[in-house]
This record gives sequence, C-alpha cells and structure tokens, in this order.
Amino acid sequence: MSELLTAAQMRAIEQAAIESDEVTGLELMERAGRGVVEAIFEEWPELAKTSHKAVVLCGPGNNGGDGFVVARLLKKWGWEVEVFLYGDAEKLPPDARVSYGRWVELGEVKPLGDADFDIDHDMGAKVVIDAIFGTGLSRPFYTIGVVQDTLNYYSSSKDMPNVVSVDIPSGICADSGRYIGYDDENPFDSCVWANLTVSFHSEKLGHRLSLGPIGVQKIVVKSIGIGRDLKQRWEETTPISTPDATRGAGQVNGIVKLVSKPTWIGKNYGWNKFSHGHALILSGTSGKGGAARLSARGALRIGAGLVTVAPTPGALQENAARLDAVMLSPVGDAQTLQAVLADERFNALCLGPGLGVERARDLVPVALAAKRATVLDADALTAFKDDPSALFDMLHENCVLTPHAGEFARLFPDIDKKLNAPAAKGPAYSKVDATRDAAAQAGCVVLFKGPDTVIAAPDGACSINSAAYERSAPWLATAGSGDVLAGFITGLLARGFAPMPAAETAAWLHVECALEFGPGLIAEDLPEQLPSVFRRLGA
Ligand SMILES: NC(=O)C1=CN([C@@H]2O[C@H](COP(=O)(O)OP(=O)(O)OC[C@H]3O[C@@H](n4cnc5c(N)ncnc54)[C@H](O)[C@@H]3O)[C@@H](O)[C@H]2O)[C@@H](O)CC1
Ligand SMILES: Nc1ncnc2c1ncn2[C@@H]1O[C@H](COP(=O)(O)OP(=O)(O)O)[C@@H](O)[C@H]1O
Ligand SMILES: [K+]
Repeated sequence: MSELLTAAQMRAIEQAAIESDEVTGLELMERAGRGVVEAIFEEWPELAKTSHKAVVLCGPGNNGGDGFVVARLLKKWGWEVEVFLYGDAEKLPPDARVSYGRWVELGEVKPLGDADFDIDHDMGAKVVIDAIFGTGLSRPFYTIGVVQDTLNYYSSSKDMPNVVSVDIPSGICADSGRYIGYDDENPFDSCVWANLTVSFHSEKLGHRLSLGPIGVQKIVVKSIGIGRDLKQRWEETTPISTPDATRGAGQVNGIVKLVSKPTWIGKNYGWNKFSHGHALILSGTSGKGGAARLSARGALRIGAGLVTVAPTPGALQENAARLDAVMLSPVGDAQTLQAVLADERFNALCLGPGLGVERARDLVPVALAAKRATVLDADALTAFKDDPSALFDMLHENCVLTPHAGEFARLFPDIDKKLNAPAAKGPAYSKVDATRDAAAQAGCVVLFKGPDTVIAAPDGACSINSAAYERSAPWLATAGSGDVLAGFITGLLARGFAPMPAAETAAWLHVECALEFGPGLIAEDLPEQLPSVFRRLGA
C-alpha cells in the first residue's frame, strides 16, 4: 500500500533529509520544479516538440518557489513565459527568494493582486502553472475567484490552456481535501481547477479526501530523491505519540495508507468448506429480506465456506424461494439467536441490512455478547442513535462498523459536527481525523463510506480506499451496494481475516467489482463480478 501524508509529515520528512546533509532545501525545490516540467511533457508530449507560452502564477511560500523554477526551466526550453506573483518578493522564504532571483535574470514578474490581473488573453498560453499555494495554505484565499475567473475565461476560449497545479491546487487543504474558507455544499470557484496536479515524494491526504479529487483531476507523483531509508529513520526516531502542534497527539507518524490491490486473497481449496468459516447474516421480516440476501451473496462469493441467513420465522418461505447455496435458519427473537450462537461454528455475524430497527435493538446485544467477529451496518447502527454509548459499551475489538455519512452523524454527533463545521483554516479537520476519533470512541474498526472510504482502528491505524481518478466508480452509489459491502467484510471475517484487513480488502474489491461491471450496475451485479476480479488477481 502506498502512503498518504499530511503537510506536517511531509515537512518533517523534508526536514530530516535536509538535516542529514543529504540534500538542501534549494535542491529539493529544483527537483520539484524539474518534476513538474517532466510531468507536463509526459502528459502532453506534443508540447515538448516546439516552443509555446506558459503563464506561471506564484504564491508567497515555497510553492511559489517551485513555480519560479518551472518558469526558468520552461524559458530555457525556449518557451515564452509570463510570471505573476501573489505577495511581496522581499518576504519570500529563503529558497523561494533564491529561485525568484534566478528567474528575474530571465524575465519580469507582474503582480497578482486582489483585483483583475492582466494576463494577455490573446497570447494563447498552452499551460498555466498554479504555484500559488501548496501544503502551507492556512487561511482562506479569496483572490482565488479572480484567478479562477481568468482561467474560466481561458476555458471558454477555443485554445484552452492546460492548468497544472504544483503539489495541490491552490485553495485545497492538503490534509483534508476541503476548500478552505468555502462552503462544501457550494464549492465553485473556491480552488484552482487543474487538468493535472504534480505532487512530490508521496500523495497528500487532500488528493484523496473529500472534494480534493475534483480540483486535482489527475495526480502524478514525482520523486524528489528523498530516500526510503531516510523516511524509515525518521519513522523510527519519531514515536507514535509525539504531539504535533496542529494535529494533536499520536498523528505525526501515524501515516495513512492508500488501500491497493491485496497481496493475498486466494482461497485454499485444499481445505474443506468448514475451514473457511460460517457466516450468519441476520435478516428481517417478510418483504424486507433483499438487503440481507445481498449481504449473504457477497459473503458467499468472497469465499466464506458456509453462509446462513436468519430471518424471522414468518419470512422463511420468502427467503427459501430466493436462496439456494445460502442456508436458512429462522430467528424469531433474542433467545433463539442465543441458542443458534451456541454453535461455535458461526464465526462471523452481520447485522443491519434489512434487519429493522426494533429487531436490531433486540438482537445486537446478544450478537455482541457472543464475541464473534461482527459487522454492524444500517439498522444495527441506527437502532442506537438515541444512546450510542450503550452500543459502544457492548462493542469488542472484533467488530466493524460500516456507517455511511447519515449513520455516522447519528452515532457520532459530536465528531460529525466538527467534520461539518466550515473549514475556516488549514489544516482542517478531515474525514481521516473523524474516522480515527470514531474508532477510538467505539473501540473497534470503523469504515466510513463514500468515494473516499476511510477505515480506522482504535489504535490509530488508518487507510483510505479511494474511488477517485482511474478508480472512479460513481455508479457504485446504488441502492443495496452497501449491503453487499457488509457481506464482503463478513465473508472475509469468516475466512479468518482480522477486522482491519477484512474491511480494507472488502472495500477495495467492492470498487473493483464496480469497475469490472461499469455503468448500469445494480447491487445484485456486484458479487457476480468477484470471480472475474479474482481471476485477474490470480487468486
Ligand atoms: N516540503 C517539502 O518537502 C517540499 C516542499 N516544496 C514546496 O513547498 C510547498 C510548501 O511550502 P510552504 O510551506 O512555504 O507553503 P505554501 O507555499 O503553500 O504557502 C505558505 C505561505 O503562504 C501563507 N499563506 C497561507 N495561506 C494564505 C492565504 N490564504 N493568503 C495569503 N497567504 C497565505 C503562509 O503564511 C505562508 O507564508 C509545497 O507545497 C511544495 O510545493 C518543494 O519545494 C519540494 C519539497
Ligand atoms: N461517488 C461514489 N463513488 C464510489 N463509491 C461510492 C460513491 N458514493 C457511495 N459509494 C459507495 O457505495 C456504497 C453505498 O453504500 P450505502 O450508502 O450503505 O448504500 P445502501 O444502503 O443503499 O447500500 C458504499 O460502499 C460507498 O462507499
Ligand atoms: K498549487
């Protein structure tokens, strides 16, 4: 899995490199600028063939410094380059000041002010470089409206320039993906909208979270030669509990992972079905069984040895007519569930999809008392909205909660309030912060759904399953798809996966199934994609 860094983590890694005399800050800036130019020519090879015009917008920090390097390199490549600076050249940080000085030997710098700025629209710039703010954006940048107006002007012209953001589009918080100072509900003209974003060393959280990917559009990461061994040294010398001024304790080297292709998913067919566990999916009353059947199908396809659906006695016929490989066992009340769970072979439970809130309130305590690996979703979460702490008191470390945004708000109202407060300054409280806080509060793994699904454990371990860029699958937001995800997790738990890898692997496969099918997908299609996805993975 690759790593997603916060601005503070990136700064610490850069600092460690500089302090070890491996490299200077100015060299890193040069490498960053070179990386941007390389990425431009890789993305649009025709641009490298003849000279063109670029407009470079520089800001008051080191992101602006990168911009001056790009301007110089493009000029040396023979391009016409027009440079604007937001801020005062005399106040630039040292490395950016040097890069500015190297540029002014080649060309002029015009002011980029709060009013309209004077780009010659007829010049036909092929590329606009956004080097106004990077990881250091700390407060709202309302001039973005002026910048974006100018870019919009270009966008409506025939010869549209390519907007390339250095590190992250200006206006986006690198830690949270939120647009600082703007209303998340109405984010237009609140950040630079790039065609390509070129970041350095590792992606930042903001490239994957929240609205980040909308502004980023396409992300390329360029090496700036900071060695892995150096990062390892930094991690070893930075205890996990080191407090960080901006993030609180325990989050400096608690690096978030980007969930990627699982290294192992294969089922060992040398064993028998009992060695792959027996999942029990609790279901509801007659006419409400679809959701649990979707979960059951998901659990079976992902490789649970046996799957049993447990509806009310009255819903037995309905389910019998719809299920073949999945078994049935009626559960009328809490007592019956307790009796069923006397059979130790049921090693993974799923409660929530189509369960009914009343029934969930009765059955969840019995299920949790049985201490099996347990997924709680949908009604099993909503059932505790009036007293979430009653649920948290019963949870154990083998549980996974899978809330969508609405369920998250019901179970964790205080955390949700923080997450939804306007992002007035950077770094803003993020979905990663929220999910970590929720996992700590609940005492188990929490998987917070969305195109940026965040999975966190109580010890701070955290990963993002991103359905952005080449894995964008908006058609996955279809009725019942969450039920299938709950089933996937339950199936992997039945197979013996620990909660965190079960949640990560299930979420990754869930998106993979959606990509495999494509638009037009309905929830029933998801489990049916697993065989071909597994084949592709060589499982
Ligand atoms: N950390 C690293 O390892 C490297 C960083 N580099 C570049 O350096 C960037 C980070 O540089 P900085 O930390 O200087 O951050 P930025 O260049 O993003 O800007 C920070 C500066 O802008 C000011 N500022 C923040 N929000 C403002 C607002 N709304 N209006 C006006 N001023 C505002 C801050 O007070 C600070 O002076 C990265 O994004 C990257 O482009 C690269 O040079 C390569 C290496
Ligand atoms: N824009 C999106 N792109 C990719 N996946 C998404 C998107 N929006 C939602 N999802 C995923 O779709 C699923 C929806 O689950 P959920 O909200 O529980 O719906 P339901 O209750 O109908 O099953 C979740 O796995 C979520 O992560
Ligand atoms: K930028």
